Amino acid sequence: MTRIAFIGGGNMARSLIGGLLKTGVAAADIRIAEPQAEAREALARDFGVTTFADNALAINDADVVLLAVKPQVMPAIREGLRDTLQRQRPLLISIAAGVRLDQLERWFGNLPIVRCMPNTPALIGAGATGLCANARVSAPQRAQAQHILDAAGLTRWIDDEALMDTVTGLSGSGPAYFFALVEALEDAATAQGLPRDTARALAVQTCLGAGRMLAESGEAPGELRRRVTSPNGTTQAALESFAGDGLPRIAARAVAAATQRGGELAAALDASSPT
Ligand SMILES: NC(=O)C1=CN([C@@H]2O[C@H](COP(=O)(O)OP(=O)(O)OC[C@H]3O[C@@H](n4cnc5c(N)ncnc54)[C@H](OP(=O)(O)O)[C@@H]3O)[C@@H](O)[C@H]2O)C=CC1
Ligand SMILES: O=C(O)[C@@H]1CCC=N1
Repeated sequence: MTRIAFIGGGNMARSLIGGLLKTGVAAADIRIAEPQAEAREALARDFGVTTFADNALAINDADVVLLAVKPQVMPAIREGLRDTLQRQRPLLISIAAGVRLDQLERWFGNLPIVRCMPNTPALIGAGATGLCANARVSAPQRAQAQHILDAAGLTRWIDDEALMDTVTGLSGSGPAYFFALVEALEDAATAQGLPRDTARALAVQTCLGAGRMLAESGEAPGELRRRVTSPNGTTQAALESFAGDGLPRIAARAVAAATQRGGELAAALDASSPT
C-alpha cells in the first residue's frame, strides 16, 4: 500500500487520480491539497478521496508526494512543505513543465525526486509519460514512480534530463497538436459544405482509427502512410500539398517552440527564486 499525496488538484491531478483508481489503488490512499473549496468538493465527490486546504496536512504520512501545480507556483509551496518533507523523506514526483531536478532539490531539499512529463490522455489510461530520476531515487522508488505513471498509460525513462523539455514538446503538449489538426480538418470540410457534425464525427473517427493503427499494427508510420497513398490518387495530392507547405518544418518548429518554452519557464524561476 502506497499513500500518495497530490499538491494541486487541477486537470493533471484529476487525470492521474482517475488512472490510479482504475488500476485498483484505494481512494483512501490518495490525498489532495487544493486551495479552492469548490474544487475540493468536486474531487471528493468524483473520486472519493480525502482533500485538504493545507498542503502540509495533506502530505502527512505520505510515501509519495506528487507536485501537480503550475511551474510558477512551485517556489510558493516550498515554505509549507519543506520541513515535513525533510522529516518524512517521501519520494517526490513533479509533473511541472520545465522545472528541473536541481531546482526541486534547491526548493524542497536533498530528497529522492522523479521529474516526469505525463499528458492529459492519462485520464482514460492512454497517456504517455517520460520520467527522469535524481541519484537519490532507489530502485524500489523508481519502480514506485513507474507504477504510478503506468496507471496513466505508456511510460519511458529518460536518462538525459536535458531531453525532458523535448518530451514536453513531443508528448506533454502533443495531444493539443492532434486536437488542433482535427479542428482544422473539420473546418476545412465544413467550408466545402459538409455539415459540421458530420465533419467532426468523420475527423474524430479518422484520428482514432489512425491512432489505433499506429499503436496496434506494429507498422512504422511511414509504411501505414504509404498504404493509404495510391499512385496519383487523392492522398498523394493532399500529401504533396502538406509537403509544399513544409509540414516537417512546421512540426519541427512547433516541437522546438514548446521545448524552448520549457527552458524559459525554468529560467524565469531561477531568476525569481534563486535560492
Ligand atoms: N495540462 C497538461 O496537459 C499538462 C500539465 N502538466 C503540468 O502539470 C502541472 C499542473 O497543470 P494543470 O493540471 O494543467 O494545471 P491546473 O491549473 O489545472 O492545476 C493546478 C492546480 O494547483 C492548484 N494550486 C494553485 N496554487 C496552489 C498552492 N499554493 N497549493 C496547492 N495547490 C495549488 C490550482 O488551484 P487554483 O485553480 O485555485 O489556482 C489548481 O487546481 C503544471 O506544472 C503543468 O506544467 C504536465 C503535463 C501535461
Ligand atoms: O502547456 C503546458 O505548459 C503544459 C505542459 C505540457 C502540457 N501542458
